Amino acid sequence: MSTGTIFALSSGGLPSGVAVIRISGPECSAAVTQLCGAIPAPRHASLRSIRNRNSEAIDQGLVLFFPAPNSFTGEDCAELQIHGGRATVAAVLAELGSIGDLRMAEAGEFSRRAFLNGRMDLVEVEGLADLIAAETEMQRRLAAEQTSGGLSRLYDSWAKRLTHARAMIEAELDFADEDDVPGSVSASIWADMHTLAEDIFNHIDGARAGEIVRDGLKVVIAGPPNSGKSSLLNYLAQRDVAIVTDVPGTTRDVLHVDLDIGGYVVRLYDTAGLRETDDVVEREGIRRTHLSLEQADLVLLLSENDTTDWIGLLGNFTGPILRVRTKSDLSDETLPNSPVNVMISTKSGVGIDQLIDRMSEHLPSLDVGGSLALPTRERHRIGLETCRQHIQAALDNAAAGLDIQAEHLRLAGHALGRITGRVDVENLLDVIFSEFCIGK
Ligand SMILES: Nc1nc2c(ncn2[C@@H]2O[C@H](COP(=O)(O)OP(=O)(O)OP(=O)(O)O)[C@@H](O)[C@H]2O)c(=O)[nH]1
Ligand SMILES: [K+]
Ligand SMILES: [Mg+2]
Repeated sequence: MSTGTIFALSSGGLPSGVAVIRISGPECSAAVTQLCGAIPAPRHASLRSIRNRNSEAIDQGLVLFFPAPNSFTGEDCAELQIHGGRATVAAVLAELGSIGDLRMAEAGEFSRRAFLNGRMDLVEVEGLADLIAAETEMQRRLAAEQTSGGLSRLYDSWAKRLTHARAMIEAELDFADEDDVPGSVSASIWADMHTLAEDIFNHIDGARAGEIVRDGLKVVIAGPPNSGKSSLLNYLAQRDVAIVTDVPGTTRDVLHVDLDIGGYVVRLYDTAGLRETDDVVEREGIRRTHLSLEQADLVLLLSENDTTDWIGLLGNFTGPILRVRTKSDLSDETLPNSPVNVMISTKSGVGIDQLIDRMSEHLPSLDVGGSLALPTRERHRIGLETCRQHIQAALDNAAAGLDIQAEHLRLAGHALGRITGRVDVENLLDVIFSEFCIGK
């Protein structure tokens, strides 16, 4: 349980121009009074000397106080914006630690309190973790939509429809004996539940896009030895990540770089060349190639000549494949009966832009200004699927009676509530908040 008054450095690595120390909890105002003389007016920045218990000034900085419940955590909160020197920050943190029962916050503890005090729901908390981790524009947009409540509003509106439907069914059950209850109430409710099941189905469809934006499109470069796989990785990464030699079987470990293509993360993997071999190390490399293929969203199958010969080497991979003819500077003749999507040369750079365009076709197309309320986690997808199945079961089980149907709708609402954290999520909390850094 998260109790007591906590503090942490909430800004990034030191030294920095300014460092922000955050304090939250019942002893917050006492601590600020001791360090800064008096509590500043709520939500107004005041320049103060920050003093130790012997009244010696440690630093000067801006102090802000946010009284409960209108703060990030819902508790009394304060921010000290001080100089970002290591010694300065260490001295202020040490001073805070010596006051009353104050202690350093654990990772994610401020956000956890925000959740427990009803300031954010779980989906918004997850969005916040993603926003802090976001490295590309699309990741930022997706996370911003989620943490500002876009996804939660959608799920809450669905939960309301379910509750309404149940209320109407209860009413019908209660007054079943009376003649004046029109049976059509039910009909319109079931029509709405049918639409809702469809809405959720379509929304789940977007989960793939949400996960790709958040986690990146996984693209594996595969092909026979010496086809130029590592050269392509280096070319796209614009640095010497992988060893390139003219010895077939150079790469053994799977190497990986993240690219930013049009605001999306593309995780590119270079793998060991695929061939029959007795070399123990190379065989292990090839085994790892097959493991990466299992995770791949897209495979670039590279070959200096006819890629058709190599397609069998991809094993059970059933996803999309781009066939790439390499070293076009040496020979750019098209081979008869050998389908090729792109011809490239990492020596001359020819074809690389086209290759990137072809890869981009596998990224989700999210229109600018369009809704980015997409499920981003496995957890969301499972909850949504459970919800949809219960609605479907309610629709399919008219013969079982209204009681049973209402129960399915209750379970559907419960599944939605678990996503936003409105119900029964105690066991999820540690997992979710451990994603955070200290100070958030
Ligand atoms: N002329 C030319 N040579 C290339 C090109 N790309 C790669 N090479 C050469 O081909 C050889 C093999 O390149 P690598 O990138 O190591 O090939 P690989 O597919 O990673 O090989 P393995 O890791 O052994 O499977 C090296 O000598 C490269 O310099 C290209 O576009 N043009
Ligand atoms: K090589
Ligand atoms: Mg290689």
